[in-house]
Amino acid sequence: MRQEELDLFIKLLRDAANDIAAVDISAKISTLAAGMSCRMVLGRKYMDNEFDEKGFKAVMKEGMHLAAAPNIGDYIPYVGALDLKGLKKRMKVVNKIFDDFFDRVIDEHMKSDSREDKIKDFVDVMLGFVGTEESEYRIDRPNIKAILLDMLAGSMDTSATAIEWAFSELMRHPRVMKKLQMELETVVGMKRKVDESDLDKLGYLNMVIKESMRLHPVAPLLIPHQSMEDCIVEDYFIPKKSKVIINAWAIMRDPSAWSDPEKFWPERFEGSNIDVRGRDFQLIPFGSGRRGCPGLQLGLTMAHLVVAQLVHCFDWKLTNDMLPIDLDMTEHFGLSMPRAKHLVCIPAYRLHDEKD
Ligand code: HEM
Repeated sequence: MRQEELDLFIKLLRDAANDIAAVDISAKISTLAAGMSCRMVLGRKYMDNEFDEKGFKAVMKEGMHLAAAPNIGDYIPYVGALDLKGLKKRMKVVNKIFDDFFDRVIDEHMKSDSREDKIKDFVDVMLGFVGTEESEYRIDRPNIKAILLDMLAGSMDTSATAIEWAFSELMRHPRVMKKLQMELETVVGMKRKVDESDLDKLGYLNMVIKESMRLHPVAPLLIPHQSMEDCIVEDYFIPKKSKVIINAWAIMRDPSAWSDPEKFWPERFEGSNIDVRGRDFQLIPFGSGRRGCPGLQLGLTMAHLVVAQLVHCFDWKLTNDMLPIDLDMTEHFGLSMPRAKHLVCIPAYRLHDEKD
């Protein structure tokens, strides 16, 4: 189903290429990631009007914004009940929209075809555990709704932001773009598109994605953690139950860990074992340890595949004859860190395949 969504996306870009039209690639990547996530998690895509009048992305954005907003009640608990900044009230509205929507999704799945040979989606699998002794934990409707929210919030924005930044860096660095196109030409050829089984052979692509995630972590401060025990880090005493915020953005640009840290230079990973999986603490775009990202493999696959297809299928130009060096790379800082301004560029199809 990921491939189906990607085929639609490439088809849309190919139409734009035929018309030599500029594409808001940030918006298109965001729609692609939302479509892939919805199909993987909920079994099908939902139209905005099936969700809420404000639309899916707007409500998700409001939820993420509220989750990241500093709340005085978190630090001075006895003023929490006063909800001085009105955050709780707004969060309740978002919560109700998601809660009603997930109820409808679950009802729809319960009513749907229950034949044994039906291909089960994620919701079907979780519903299969309700009322059984099969799983270690009891799973009920509220648990399913919480997991669905986690999966959607965790996957939609993150993958889109990672893809958007990697592609932006490639637009800004034509040398790297060309080198990646050469790798794709050598490994895949020009007669078919890249597929997931090619990804292991694309070493330079892997370096490009790592380097982009180093400079542009999707969650620059990760998600707040809590210390389980008293501990000492360097000379600082961190008491048990402290809220710990990790500045992954600063760690991944730390000059004592990286040479020329501000430079986008994928070749720094040549012959190096440093990886994004949480073992190398200087490179932690997915966090590390027990609360590290459980969707790492899926997120990496989506990012590699989409970036590979964008670069392999098309040559790209910036609009208004803008030079790559002039491309605005300002970040919008929050719980996640997308581009401040949408990336707009013009595709030209370059594969020699006959069909879409
Ligand atoms: C390129 C894509 C992705 C990036 C860069 C990313 C990054 C992260 C980061 C930095 C965290 C916080 C880790 C920490 O605080 O130590 C996190 C948590 C999480 N991610 Fe991802 N993620 C991505 C894709 C996904 C996907 C595809 C899913 C689900 C299918 C997902 C689900 C989650 C969940 C549920 C958590 C919370 C884990 C917990 O609280 O224990 N993520 N992710």
